[in-house]
Amino acid sequence: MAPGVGDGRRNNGEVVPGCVCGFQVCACAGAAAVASAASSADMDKLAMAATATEGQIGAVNDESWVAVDLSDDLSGDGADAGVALEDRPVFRTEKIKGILLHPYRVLIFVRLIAFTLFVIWRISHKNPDAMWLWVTSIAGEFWFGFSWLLDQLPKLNPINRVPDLVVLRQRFDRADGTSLLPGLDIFVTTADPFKEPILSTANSILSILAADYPVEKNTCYLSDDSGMLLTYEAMAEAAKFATVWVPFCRKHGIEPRGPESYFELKSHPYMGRAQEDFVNDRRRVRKEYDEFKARINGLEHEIKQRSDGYNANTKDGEPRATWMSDGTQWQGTWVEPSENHRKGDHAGIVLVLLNHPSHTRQLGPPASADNPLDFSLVDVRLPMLVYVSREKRPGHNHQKKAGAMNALTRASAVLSNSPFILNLDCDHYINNSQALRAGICFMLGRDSDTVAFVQFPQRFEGVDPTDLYANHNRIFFDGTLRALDGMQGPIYVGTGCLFRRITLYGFDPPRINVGGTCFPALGGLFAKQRYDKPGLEMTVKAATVAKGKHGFLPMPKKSYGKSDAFVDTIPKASHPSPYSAAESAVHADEAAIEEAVNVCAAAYEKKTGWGSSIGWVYGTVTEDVVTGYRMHIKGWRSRYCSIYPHAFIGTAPINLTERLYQVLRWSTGSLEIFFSKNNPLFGSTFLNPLQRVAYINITTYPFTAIFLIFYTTVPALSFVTGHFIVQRPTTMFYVYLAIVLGTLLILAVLEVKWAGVTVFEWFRNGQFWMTASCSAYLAAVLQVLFKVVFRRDISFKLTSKQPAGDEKKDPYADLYVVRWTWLMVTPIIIIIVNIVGSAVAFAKVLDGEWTHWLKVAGGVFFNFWVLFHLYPFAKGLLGKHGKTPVVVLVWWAFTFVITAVLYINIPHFHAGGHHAAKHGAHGPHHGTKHDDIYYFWP
Ligand SMILES: O=c1ccn([C@@H]2O[C@H](COP(=O)(O)OP(=O)(O)O[C@H]3O[C@H](CO)[C@@H](O)[C@H](O)[C@H]3O)[C@@H](O)[C@H]2O)c(=O)[nH]1
Repeated sequence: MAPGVGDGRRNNGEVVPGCVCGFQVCACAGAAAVASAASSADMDKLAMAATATEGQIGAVNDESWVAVDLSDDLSGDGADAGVALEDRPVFRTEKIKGILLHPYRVLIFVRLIAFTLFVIWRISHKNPDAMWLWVTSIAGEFWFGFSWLLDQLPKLNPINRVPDLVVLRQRFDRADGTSLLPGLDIFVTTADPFKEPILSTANSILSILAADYPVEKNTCYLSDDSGMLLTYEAMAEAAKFATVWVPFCRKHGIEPRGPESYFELKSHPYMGRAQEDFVNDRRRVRKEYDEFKARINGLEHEIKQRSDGYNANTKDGEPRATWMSDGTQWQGTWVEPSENHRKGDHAGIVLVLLNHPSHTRQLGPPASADNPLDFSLVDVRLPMLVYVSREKRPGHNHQKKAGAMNALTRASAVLSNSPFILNLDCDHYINNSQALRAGICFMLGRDSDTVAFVQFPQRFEGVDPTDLYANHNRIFFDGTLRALDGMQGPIYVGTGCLFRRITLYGFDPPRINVGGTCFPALGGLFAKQRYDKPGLEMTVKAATVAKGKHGFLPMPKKSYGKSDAFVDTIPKASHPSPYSAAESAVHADEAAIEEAVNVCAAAYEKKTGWGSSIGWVYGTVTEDVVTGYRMHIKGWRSRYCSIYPHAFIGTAPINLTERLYQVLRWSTGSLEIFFSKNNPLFGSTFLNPLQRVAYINITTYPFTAIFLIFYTTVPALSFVTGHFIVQRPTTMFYVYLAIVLGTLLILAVLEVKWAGVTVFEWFRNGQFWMTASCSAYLAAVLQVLFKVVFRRDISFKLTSKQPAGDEKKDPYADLYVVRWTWLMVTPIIIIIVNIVGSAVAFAKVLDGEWTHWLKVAGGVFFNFWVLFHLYPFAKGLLGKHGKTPVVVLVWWAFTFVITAVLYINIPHFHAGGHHAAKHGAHGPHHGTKHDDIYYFWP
C-alpha cells in the first residue's frame, strides 16, 4: 500500500492525520489524475491509483500519495478489505455499529411503552375542574406521540453507503483516456436573475463544466424561467470564461471547481510538480475571473442601454424590445407591446452555448506572448452547454419548477438523451469534482437497475456559524434520509438528485412478474424476490419500443405528447444494462434544436400525462416529495449519497423572513400531497411499510402546529386563569414522564452519534421546529384548508438567495435584516404569553397568593422551555441590534419585571386574579386549593 493510503480516512468530515494536505489538494489530485491526465506518466499514476484502498480516492503527486475517504464513513469497519479489485462492488453498504444501533432500537421500544402508559394514566385521571383542557391536552399528547412514532420508526435501520471510485474507474475508464461511463444530463433551474443572483448561477454552470466526468458524456442545461437576456448573456460570458477556468482546474486539480468559492479560500496548498506554473496560472486566472465578474455585474446596465424604449419615458420604465449583442431581437421577456406584452411571457428559446465536443481528446495551446497559460498537456474540450427558456403564454398554468423540469426533460431528450439526469437549483454548485462519479456508482452497481434516483444531502454556505435558523437541517439529511436508505430509499428533496431518466417516463422497475399480466401488483408481496432479476422486463420493453412498437410504452403514446421525435428517444434512454451503455447519441443540429423548442411549447402538455403519470408531478408547491413518492410506490428504490468534501453546496435563504416563507412553502406542499390522490395512507403494495410511514410523516407534520400552539400558550395562561391540565399527579405520572423525557434525550444522543451530527445541531433543530410550527406550519394548515374548501391555487414565492461574491464587511449582515411578515405574529404572541405567565406566577408567589414554590417551578420551567426554543426567533426579530444575546435577555427581564410589578400593584387586576383563582377556576364545589399548580408536560 502506498504511503498515506489508509491513514487518510475521514470521520464525519474531519481531515485526519496522514492526509498530507487540505481537502482541496487531496480530491483535486484525484480528479486531475483521472480526467485530465494528458501525459503517459499521468496515466501510469492513474493505474496506480486503481490500487488504492476501498472507498478512497487515490491521488498522486510528486512527493507522496495522499488519500481521502469520499464518504462520511462512520462505522469504519473497512468492509471488503483484501477483496480483489475486480471482485469489489462499485459501492458498499456498511451497517451502523451495534453498540449504537441496538440500544437505539431498544430505547425506541421502551419509550413507546412508557408513552402508552403515560397516555393511559392521563385518560384515567380526569380533571373535573377543566374538562375541555383535559380533552384537548390528551388529544395533543396523542398527536405528539403519534408524530414521534412516524418520525422514529423509519429510522430503525440506518446504514451508510460508500461509493468506490477506484472500482468505477477500473471498470469504466479506458487506458486511452476514453470512458464507458453513461451519458449524464445536468439540469440547472433559475427563475429570476435578481432573486437568484446570476453570478451564483454562473458559478454553478462553471463548476459543472469543470467536473470530473467524461466531457462528451456530460451535457449541461440551464432552464431560465425568467426568459431574460440578462441570464442568457451571463451564461454566454460563463461559457467564454470556462475556456480558461476548466483547463486550469484540470491542469492543477483545483477544488472546489466553482471559481467564487475557490478564490474565497484563504490558502491554496499545492502539492503537484508544477508549483511555479500554478502560482502564475492562478494569478492570471484570478485576474480573468475578476474581469468576468465585472462584466457580469455590468450586464444589466449594458442590456438596458441597447434596449429600445428604456431611455424613452415609457409608462413603467421598462424597455420595449431587447437586442442581443449581435443585433438580433431577443425572443424572451421584454418583447414588443403589440405582442400582448406581459412580464414573463415569451417565446420558447433553445440556444446552444457550447456545442457537443469531439470524442477525442484535444490538447490546448502552449504558452505564448499573448497567452501565458500553458495548456499544452491539458484536454481543453468543454461539455455541451444549452440555454433553455420554455415558452410562457398568458392563460397557461406553467406549473412552476415542475413545469420547467418537464420541459427540460423533453428538450434534453431530443438533444442528448442521456440515461441519467442530475438536477440542481441554480444556487447549488459542484463542490467536489468527483460528485458525479460518486452518484453514478449507485446507478451502476450489481442490483442498481431498480434504483430510480440517488439523493445527495443539501449543504449550505453563507450560514452564520451558530446556524440560527437551522438552515443546515442536518438532522433531516444525515438522520432521516440516511436512515431511509436502509428502507426503500431517501425521499427526493428537489436538488442534488441524480435520476434514471426512464423512471421519469412512468416505467415500472424491472421485477419478476409474480402475478403474471393479470395481477402484476402481486410482485409487491414477494419483496425478497422482487429484484432478483434486474433489468429483465425493462429490457424487453425497451427493445420492443426501439423497433417502433409504441404499444409497449408504459402508457399510451399520446400521454407523451405530439412529438414523435421525442417519443422515439424513449427506448434509447432506457439502457437496460449500464455496462453496455456506450456513447449516447448527441446531435444538436438545427432540426434537433427546432424540436427542442417545439417540446418546450406552453401547450405541449395539453391532454398528456406530463405532471401526473409522467415527469415531475404538478398540483403542489413542492414537486419534489411527490415526484419521488410516485417512483417509490411503483417499487423503485433510491439511494443516499453523502460524500466528503460535500458534493454540492447551495446558499441558504437570506434572512428569517425568507426562511419562514421557505418552510411555509415546504409545509404547504406537504399538506397538498396529503389532500391529493397521492396521499400515502392508501395505494401500492410496492411501498415498503416503513417507507409509507415516512411519507405519512412528511405529509402530515404541519398539523403539529395546531397542538403545539395550544401547548405553548395554555400552561402559561394557566398561571393567570387558574385552570390546569392535570389535577393531581401521582408518583407514576412522574415516573412515566421521566422515562418519556429521558429516553427522548438518550435517543437524541445515539442518533446524533450514528448520523454524525452534533448535539448542538439537534438543539437548533428543535428550536427551529418550534418557531416553524408556531408560524409557517400553522399558516400552511390554514392555507391548504382554504385551498381544499375554496379550490384556489396556492401562489408560489421564490426564495431569495444570498448573492455570491458579496464582499461585505459582515458576511452575515443580510441574516439580521428584519422584514416584517405576518408569519411572525404567532411566535411573538407565544413569547409574550409565556413571559407574562411566568411573571404572574412569580408575582403570585411573592404576593403570598401561592405558597408552593416547587409546584410553581415546574410550570415556570415549562415556560422557559418554550422561551428557550423561541430564542433564535427572538434574536432574529431584534435584527442587527439582536446580535448579542444580552439585548434579548434585557427585553425578557424588562417584560417580566413590569408584568410582575403591575400584577402586584394594580388592585383590579390583582383582585381579579384572586377572584378567578378562588371562584372561577376551581369553583366552590370541588374544593381544590388555588395553589395546586401541577401540570408541566412539555
Ligand atoms: O417557476 C419556477 C419557480 C422556481 N424555479 C426554480 O426552482 C428552484 C427552487 O426554487 P426556490 O425558490 O429556490 O425554492 P427553495 O425553497 O429554496 O428550494 C427547495 O425547495 C423546493 C421545493 O421543495 C425544491 O424544488 C428545491 O429544489 C429545494 O432546494 C430554483 O432553482 C428556481 O429557480 C423555476 O425554475 N421555475
